[in-house]
This record gives sequence, C-alpha cells and structure tokens, in this order.
Amino acid sequence: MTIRRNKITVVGAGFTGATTALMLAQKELGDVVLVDIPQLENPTKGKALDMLEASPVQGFDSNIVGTSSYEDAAGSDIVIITAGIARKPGMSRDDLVSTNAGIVKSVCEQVKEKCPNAYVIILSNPVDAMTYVANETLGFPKNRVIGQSGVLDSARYRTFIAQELNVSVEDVVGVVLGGHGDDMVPLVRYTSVGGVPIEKLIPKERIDAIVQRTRTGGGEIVGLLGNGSAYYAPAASLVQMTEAILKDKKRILPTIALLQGEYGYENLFMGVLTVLGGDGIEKIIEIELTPEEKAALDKSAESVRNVIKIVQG
Ligand SMILES: NC(=O)C1=CN([C@@H]2O[C@H](COP(=O)(O)OP(=O)(O)OC[C@H]3O[C@@H](n4cnc5c(N)ncnc54)[C@H](O)[C@@H]3O)[C@@H](O)[C@H]2O)C=CC1
Ligand SMILES: O=C([O-])CC(=O)C(=O)O
Repeated sequence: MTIRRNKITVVGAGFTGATTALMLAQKELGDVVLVDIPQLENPTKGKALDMLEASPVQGFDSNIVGTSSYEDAAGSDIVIITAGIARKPGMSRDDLVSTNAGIVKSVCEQVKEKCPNAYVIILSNPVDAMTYVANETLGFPKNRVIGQSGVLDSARYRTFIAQELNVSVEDVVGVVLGGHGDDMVPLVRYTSVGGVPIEKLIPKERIDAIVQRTRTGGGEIVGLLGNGSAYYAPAASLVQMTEAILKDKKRILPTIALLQGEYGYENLFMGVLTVLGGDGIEKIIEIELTPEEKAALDKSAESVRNVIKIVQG
C-alpha cells in the first residue's frame, strides 16, 4: 500500500480562500487545490504558484495548484467552500443571501459529482443558510456537511477576554453558540481563564461590553477594511477544523451542524458545540442552558430560520 497525502480543495481563491490555502500548506495538512471561476483562472494559478514558491523558504512540502476545473479537485478528502461575495460597510451578512445561494449551489453540484466522499466545510455567508443550501445540494450524510462560524466567533471572544485581563489567549476557554449574526450567543457562564470563571475576574459591565463586541466582531473588521471582510482569523478557523478532521483529533469545537431535536430545534443548521474528528461532526454536545441563555439562543435560531426561508423561496 502506498500512503498518499491528503487532498484538500479550497473553492474561492479570494481573501479567505487564498489565505486558507497558504495556511493549510504551511501546516502540511495535505496537497491543496485552489479553485475559482474560469474568468479568474490565470490569477488563481498565479496565486497558487506564488504560494508554492514560498515552500523552499518556509520548508513545507505540500503541493498547491490553482485551477478553474473541478477535475483537479476529484477525490478530495476535504472541500472548503469560500466562494461568493463578501459584504461591504453598511451591509449585513444576510444581504448576500440570494447571490451566494446561487454560487454555493453551483459549487456543490460540482463537489457532489467530483468529490462524493469529501467532508465539506462551508464559509460563504450568510453561513448558516449557506450550510443549509450546501446540504440540500450535496445530499451527503449530515456529519460531512459542516459550517464555520463558532470557531471564529469564539476566537474573537477569547481575544477580547485575554486583552481585558492581559493574560495568554491560550488560557482563555470560551464558546459562542447560535447563528453567525449579531444575535449570536457568547456563553459567559461557561467561560473561564485558567480554570477560573470570568465572572469572578471581570466586572459585569466589562463582560457585557466584550459580549457585544464579539457579536459585532465581523462588522468591526468590515468597517476598518472598507472593502471586504475578515480573512486571517476566518482562514485560521477553517484550518483548525480541517486539522481536527484529518488528524481525527476529536476537538470540541462549535460548528454549524444539522439540528434534529437538539435544544428543541428541528431541521435547523446553526452553531452548537460538536466533537469534530475523523468522521466529521461525530457528536453534538447539548449543554444545559438557563432560561435566559435559551431565550437568547431561540432569538438567534429565529434569525437563522428567517434567512433560510429566503433561500427556500
Ligand atoms: N463564516 C464566516 O465566519 C466567514 C464568512 N466569510 C464569507 O466568505 C465569503 C468569501 O469571502 P472573501 O474570501 O473575503 O471574498 P472574496 O471576494 O475575496 O473571494 C471570493 C472568491 O469567490 C470566487 N467565486 C465567486 N463565485 C465562484 C464560483 N461559482 N466558483 C468558484 N469561485 C467563485 C470569487 O471569484 C472570489 O475570488 C464571503 O461570502 C464572506 O462573507 C468571510 C469571513 C468569515
Ligand atoms: O463579517 C463578515 O461579513 C465576515 C464574517 O462573517 C466575519 O468576519 O465574521
């Protein structure tokens, strides 16, 4: 038997896709295929070649190719979908729904045909609804259709807490559940620093400010960039999820999963705590919530449902 490298396809070679491709290669998680539309074939090839030419300097042996043909993606172990338009200042993620639903559907038709065994991770926004669209188009088992929101939202939350206390980000444990919108739910009661609950370390009004900044964290970056949205932390989040699957790490990470009764939600894609390992979403972890936390999650679920209704037509 010959052992082969993992094959990871990243669809969309824009800010998030290109950054993800480079980070995947730097970690040698597999060979990377970067796919964009035919009109952008040469720039996509150019980006991939430029990244590959960094490999002797940085010392990684992952191959990276740019293409507009899904033939090159055939048989991928993981497919990451970043294709679509990004918001600009003044827009909400939900404003992208109609355009990106069409793009995600067309991408998933190709993925279904060429990568029937892949674990598919969706980034395109509004991501809860786009994960629904991907699932409808792919028809894959639910453990193989995974949306990215919570790793990023929790990373922002953890960053702000570490800044507040002037401590290592590595010692901050905190999780954000719910939809990837301004009513997402950072779980203060389950947040700790070095094992100490943050409510014992940070005054309530500062915690409230951190929660609010987390909820609007994507918009904060959009406002600063002026012409697009975040990509370094989103790419890092996609890489962590990919690593969890390819190395069967069984990480406990918040991901967008199909809920079928968990938390009382039926047939809803939304961010919850999951075990992410060699078989994708191996388990949904349902945690006990206070009535206030559950009400906040219900509100977020309602927002997600309303966007999914738009794509259902
Ligand atoms: N879920 C999350 O946490 C996050 C989601 N996003 C979303 O990810 C998406 C991508 O963001 P960026 O990379 O910054 O945008 P971008 O505009 O830099 O790149 C998007 C790329 O997708 C390509 N594309 C469009 N249609 C395609 C198709 N049919 N097939 C293949 N490629 C296609 C475009 O040509 C472009 O290169 C946006 O929808 C954005 O809102 C971004 C950050 C975080
Ligand atoms: O804010 C956006 O449009 C992109 C995104 O989802 C994020 O950075 O959280």
